[in-house]
Amino acid sequence: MTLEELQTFCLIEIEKLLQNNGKSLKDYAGMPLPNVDLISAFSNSMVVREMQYDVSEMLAQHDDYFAQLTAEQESIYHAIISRVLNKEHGFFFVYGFGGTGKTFLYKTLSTKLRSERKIVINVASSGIASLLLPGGKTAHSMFNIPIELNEESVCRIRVNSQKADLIRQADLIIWDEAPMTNKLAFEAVDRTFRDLMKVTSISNQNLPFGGKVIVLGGDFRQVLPVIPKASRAEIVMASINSSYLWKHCEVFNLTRNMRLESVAQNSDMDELRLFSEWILQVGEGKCGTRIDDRVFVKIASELLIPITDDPITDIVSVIYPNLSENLNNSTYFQDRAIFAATIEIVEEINDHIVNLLPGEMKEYLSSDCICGTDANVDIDLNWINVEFLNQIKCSGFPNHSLKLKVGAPVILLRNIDPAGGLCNGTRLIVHSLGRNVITADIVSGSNVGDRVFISRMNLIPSDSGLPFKFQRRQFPLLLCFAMTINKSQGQTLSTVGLFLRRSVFSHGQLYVAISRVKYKKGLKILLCDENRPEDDLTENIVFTEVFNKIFGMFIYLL
Ligand SMILES: Nc1ncnc2c1ncn2[C@@H]1O[C@H](COP(=O)(O)OP(=O)(O)OP(=O)(O)O)[C@@H](O)[C@H]1O
Repeated sequence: MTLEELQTFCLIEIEKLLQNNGKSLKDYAGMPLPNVDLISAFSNSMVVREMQYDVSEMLAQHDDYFAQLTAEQESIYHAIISRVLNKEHGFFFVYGFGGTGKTFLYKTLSTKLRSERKIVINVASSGIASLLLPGGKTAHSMFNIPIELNEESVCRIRVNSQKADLIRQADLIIWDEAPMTNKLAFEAVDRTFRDLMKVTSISNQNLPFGGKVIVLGGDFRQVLPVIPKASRAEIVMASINSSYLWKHCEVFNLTRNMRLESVAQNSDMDELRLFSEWILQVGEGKCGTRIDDRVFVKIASELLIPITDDPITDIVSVIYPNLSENLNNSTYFQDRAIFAATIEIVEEINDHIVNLLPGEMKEYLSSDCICGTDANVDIDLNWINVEFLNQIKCSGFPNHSLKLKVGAPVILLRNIDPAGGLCNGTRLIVHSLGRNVITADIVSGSNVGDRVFISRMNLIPSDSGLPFKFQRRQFPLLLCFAMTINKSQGQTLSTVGLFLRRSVFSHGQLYVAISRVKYKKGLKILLCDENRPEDDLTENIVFTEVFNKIFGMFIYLL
């Protein structure tokens, strides 16, 4: 910010305070007035926030990142930057498996444009992924995307609002983890942007995303949009590459595993390469044995945990060794977790482990009720009593009874304060259990080490599968010694135990579970699904048709 801009910004703030008290700067002789030419830009606090980056710091960071770009990253960088600088529209998709440097590319693009005082909006489909982006937010909160979507949905952004103005002024929009978002969300954003951008030029209403330069990124091997009870075809059809927008998209491919290259000097390069290749083959459904229309993958013996009569104890002792000695060691829980396919199994493991912890267990019971607006639904609400509501369990939603102990790891289920590192998916360690407030320490994401206070919230599940809406007042927390595979997407851990008493049931789940670790030795798998044809086989589900509309579309710039 220049000195003149800073002065105008301060004067506007003083003027607002004075006006609240029936006065104005004009009432005080000798007081300077804000520069009228800058007033419109500075009256929008959202725009001001996006322009507050330190230009010289951005430039220094950019030069450092740019010097490291690989040839493929650099060519994509130039393709995107030239659209922005030439004020042309562009709709891009950066495709690449985990570790190929997508985030690194986003950071290079963001610092370049911010160093020139241009506006970059960084969003991600999940709270966890948004923490990795500079100034990142979730796409749903940034664009006010409705929870319930259909083919005509639009975002709740008024044409003359501050947010609309910010979007109009944005030079680049980056949206990470795009494949996990339903195409209807992108289409709602597209319709909204066309509407907002036609104010600038009527022809913008005919361009995808109203003519903005928008970069989506992600990996179609990962979990696709979650739609309860949807068929394979419905899930594939809900992906962004089944949208009417996709034909306008320019698709770039990143292929070098930079995460692997950055750790390889200190490790066994060949083992890492083979492990990484196996993960990719699992992700693309290119390995395994087909038995009765199902594909089974062989798990190497060194990854397998031998089973006994008590598989939960077996996996807990491997993933959480010396549990009681490590209770006060915050790094112990920070980097390890057990994954399972369903919430029922996850709950069983969590209950088992929390009972092993010393200390007093505290139980928090929720207060549940039917949402007022649903009191007129076409069902007899008399049979839905409180006991019935208390028994409802939904994915990503706290249970009626939440049993916790000090020292237990928990996962946050709502985006409370993304800027402060409190997102849906943030992991915390319970520090104290008050009556109305739980104190906890952040152990994942951007604000590791911060102590935070969590209070009860009114929570409404968006996909309970019930014909009415209900509200639960409860702490937005779940124990997370174990978590569902879907919830693990976006996390990187050093020790992962995959507990497959029930095999995976949807696209990308096995790939997501095995790709959360950086090294092979961090992954252990326990197979005890009674339906597996052989002891070391587990089912892998890959909707290969989702790749059809991507592999043929790569633009090679080199
Ligand atoms: N050109 C590069 N030079 C040096 N290091 C790089 C480069 N590109 C990426 N990296 C490093 O490689 C690692 C992985 O990169 P990054 O996190 O950007 O990958 P990603 O594709 O976003 O992965 P994920 O999808 O798992 O989030 C990071 O540590 C990053 O700093």
